[in-house]
This record gives sequence, C-alpha cells and structure tokens, in this order.
Amino acid sequence: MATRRLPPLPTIQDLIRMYQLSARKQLSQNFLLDMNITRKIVKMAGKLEGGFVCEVGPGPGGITRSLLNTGANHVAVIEKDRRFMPSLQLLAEAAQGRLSVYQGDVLHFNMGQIIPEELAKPWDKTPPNIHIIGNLPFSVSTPLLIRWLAAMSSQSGPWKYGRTKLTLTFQKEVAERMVARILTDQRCRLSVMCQYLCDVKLKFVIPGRAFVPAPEVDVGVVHLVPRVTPLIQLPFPLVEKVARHVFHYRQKYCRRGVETLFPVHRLDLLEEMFEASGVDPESRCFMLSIGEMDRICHAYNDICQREPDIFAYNYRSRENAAKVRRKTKILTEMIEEQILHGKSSSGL
Ligand SMILES: C[S@@+](CC[C@H](N)C(=O)[O-])C[C@H]1O[C@@H](n2cnc3c(N)ncnc32)[C@H](O)[C@@H]1O
Repeated sequence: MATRRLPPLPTIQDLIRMYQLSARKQLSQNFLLDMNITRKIVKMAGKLEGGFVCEVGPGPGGITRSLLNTGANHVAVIEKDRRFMPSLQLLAEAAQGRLSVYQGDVLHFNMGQIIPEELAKPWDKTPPNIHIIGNLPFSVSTPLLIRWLAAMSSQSGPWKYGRTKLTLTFQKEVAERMVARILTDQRCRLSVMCQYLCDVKLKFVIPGRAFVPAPEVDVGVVHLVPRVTPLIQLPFPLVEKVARHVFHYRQKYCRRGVETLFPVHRLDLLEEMFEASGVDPESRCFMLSIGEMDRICHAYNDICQREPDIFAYNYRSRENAAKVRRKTKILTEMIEEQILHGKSSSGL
C-alpha cells in the first residue's frame, strides 16, 4: 500500500505560535519539533500500512503528522491538555477521516474500545497491525507502563486483539533499566517486569536538547513486543509483589528483600521458599536471572495457595505499626520526664 501524504499544513512551530501553546511543566510537556526525529520514532514502530495506531499525548501533533504520512489506515490520539485541540482538529481535517482526536487522561481512557475488531489476531500468531506510540509525559510514563503490562498479562484492553506492540519514550535512565541484563547496575524490578512479558529493545536515544523546552535528561525510544508465552506464568500482581520485594535491598543478599514477604514469626516460610526454588539466598538481586525469578515466584505462589493470608501480608504496615509504637514510647517518656520534674505538658 502506498504511503499517504498530508496536504501542506502550517509547521508545528507556526501552530505553537498561532495557538500560543507554551509548554506546561506540570504536564511534562517537552515538544519534538524536528520532523526527522518524529519520523525516526514512527519508523521504529515497524510497518504501519493499513494499520491502527493509538498515540498518547500528541501535544501540538509532531509525531501525529509523521504517523499520518505513513500508510496507517487510522490514527487515534489521546491528549489531556485542551489547548492542543484546535491544532489537532486542523490535522484531523487535513487527514480526511484518518485521525480521531480524544481529549482526556490516558490513565482513565479505555483504549480497547476504539480499536477496530477486524484487526484482531490470535495471541500465538504474528502481532496484529495495531500499535501504541507515544512521546510520553515523564510524570505518567512508569505508572502507565505498569498498567499496560498488567493489561497485557491478562490479554485485556488493547491486548484483547493480540500482541499489540508499543513504541514509547522514557527518560534514558528508565529506558536503560527496562532493558537491563543481569549483573548490570541498572537491573531492577522494572527490568524483570518488562522482560518477563515482552521482548524489549532500546532503539535509540534522543538528546534532551532536541526537545522544546529541553529537559535535563536524554530520552530513550523503547520498543516492546509482548511474548507469546510470558517467561513467568503466574498472575501479574503476584510477580509484581515478589519483584518489588526482591529488589527492595539492592546492596544486600536477596534473602533480605524476600524476608519482607513474610511475617517475622514465619521465617520458616522463607527457608522453604529458598529451598523449593533452589535460588542461593546470598545472591544479590541484580544477579538473579528471569529463570531464577520464575522459580522464586512459583515457590511463593505454592506457599500462598496453601496459606492465602500470606499474599495479603504487608510488611510496611508492620513497619508503620513499629514506628507508631516507637513514637508513642518517646512521647510517654517525655511526659513522664515532665511530670517527674514538675514541668507543664503544654510545651510538647
Ligand atoms: C512530552 S509531551 C509530548 C508532546 C508531543 N507528542 C511531542 O512529541 O511533541 C507529552 C504530552 O502528553 C500530554 N499528557 C500529559 N499527561 C497526559 C495524560 N495523563 N493523558 C494524556 N495526555 C497527557 C501532555 O499534555 C503533552 O502534550
């Protein structure tokens, strides 16, 4: 199918001037005005001809234009800031029915509803011609990614149509963590969460100075393709909880983080978990492969199946209770001290 071209339009710079679209810091607005870069991001998404693309946070529409200049059948954009609606509507008119503009917060937007069902492919076949793209606002990129990974793991939302691919920007540091291999400094919970569900690649880095205004950091473009079979076949909340605890104490033996999954009086379960998983409790968390994480998660799952209260256990509430006890003790001692020395308690 031939690449489709938009008719001549005002440049993004002109639109920003025309509609006085100054960037808002609270919405993490850093615009890409260099069309070579927007084209390169779009190219990383793969073949879009005849496909459906959902762009998150289009802003004044730089990436949107590059998308419309491919053979994509339809592009849908979700933008929170209403100030961009006139410039996006202008693009929609020029695109003659190929662009839908939604004003709203992507965190509350049901993307699954706007995808044409005829593009659906079975999960175990090649990915459908459905793509999610976005130069994401830094403020929402990680929580949004975790939500999308959860939806992917349950094959819901945009993933009820098959293995929908994502091409997204992140702060370079976050992008490096997503793709980090074992034994590297960047290896963390996010590396495990992304890699057990997806084939994830850092495609290229955009220098911060390419954005207007320029953020203090560089930006990585990451491409994620959901795996046919996740490397850990257990419910997402369980894997997320285990990964969060394992990576809690980076510099200590992984045993220290895993310990926080259990109440203090049930450390027998901690021993059971390491024995069943065959993982060395003296490994550091960044040394653990996905295969070892899989064995740890399965051992934890077996314990939770047998003792369901264990999954609900939250060591932080224990920490909080301990803090309250400590504060109460200090206050009691201060009051006793004041009574002993005849001082008024009003100074407390
Ligand atoms: C980093 S800017 C990118 C703008 C444009 N895509 C570009 O590359 O020039 C992020 C965009 O996401 C929008 N945004 C921020 N939070 C959002 C949210 N929760 N839902 C939808 N859009 C959001 C901002 O208003 C802004 O337009």
